[in-house]
Amino acid sequence: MNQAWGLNRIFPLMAAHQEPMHRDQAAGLGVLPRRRCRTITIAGGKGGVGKSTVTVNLGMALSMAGREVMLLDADMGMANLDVLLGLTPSRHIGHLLDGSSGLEELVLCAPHGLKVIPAGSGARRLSQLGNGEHAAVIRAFDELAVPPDYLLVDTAAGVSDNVALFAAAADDVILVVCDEPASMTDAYALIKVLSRDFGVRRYHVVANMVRHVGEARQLYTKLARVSDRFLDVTLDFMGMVPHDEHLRQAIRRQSAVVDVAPTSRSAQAFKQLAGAVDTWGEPERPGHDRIAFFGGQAASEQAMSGSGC
Ligand SMILES: Nc1ncnc2c1ncn2[C@@H]1O[C@H](COP(=O)(O)OP(=O)(O)OP(=O)(O)O)[C@@H](O)[C@H]1O
Repeated sequence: MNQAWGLNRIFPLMAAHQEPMHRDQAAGLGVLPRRRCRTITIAGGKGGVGKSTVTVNLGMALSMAGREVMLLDADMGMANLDVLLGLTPSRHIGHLLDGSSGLEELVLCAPHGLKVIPAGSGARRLSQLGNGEHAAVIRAFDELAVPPDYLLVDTAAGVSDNVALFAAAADDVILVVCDEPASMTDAYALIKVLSRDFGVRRYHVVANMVRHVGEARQLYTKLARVSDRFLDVTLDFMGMVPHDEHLRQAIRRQSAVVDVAPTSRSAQAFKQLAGAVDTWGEPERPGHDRIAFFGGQAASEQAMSGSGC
């Protein structure tokens, strides 16, 4: 890992503007407790609601705040995180699955130390992966020598097993919605499938492309009301991202708006979302029968703590 990544950053999410140390360096000195990677899947049901935009900008906002962040593009065969960040992958998830590359060899470096695992685009085989192959991708993260602080997983549209497995494998699910009837119905359908068939009970709702926070809260309330009534789930209002022309311009420049227009309304909103994520409490830990990101790590931690030594 490039040591410089952690050295020249400021911590705008924290009150103190101190010069941060690289995480490993700090952990070695006993300054920082070594944190377990928090895994967050970004889903939405409907296409075009802003899942990839939220993944990229939330990831970069956390990165700019001094966190080690990795993005996984789980929209297999229709990858776009690399395009949004102007990266040119030479290898992708397909190479991991056919055994010709390890996970570390797929990592692309975006500005501010953000790392991206590309999914590959235009390969039909990748869009037709089975559950076993998705599970293999999830398990490959156990091999990372130094896990990041955050792994953000961008998912495809729809309620396929692919989306469900990646959501169930993460600590948290962020649900991106916008003010369109199809976004609300698709988000509800996704919550229903994820909760009923995959045991995902908690959702952090982000309202995207809204005019103001009142509109965002209205969307959240609508979704929460119907979910509360019919499903055994908990939704919380995580925040909003305004409709913003600066964001569209950044996308055209293949950059994150938090990087190229940091004072824009959408960039400020993404920084607030990053601040929220960074203050979340400990995640609920997976049950034994679940395929989880870094599940191997959790198992070995459990084995160590449960040994009674
Ligand atoms: N806050 C915003 N303000 C203005 N435009 C936005 C905003 N968020 C997203 N967009 C526009 O919506 C488009 C779709 O966003 P994005 O690709 O992130 O959606 P998605 O949910 O990942 O789509 P898909 O399901 O097809 O992968 C973007 O290219 C951008 O033009």
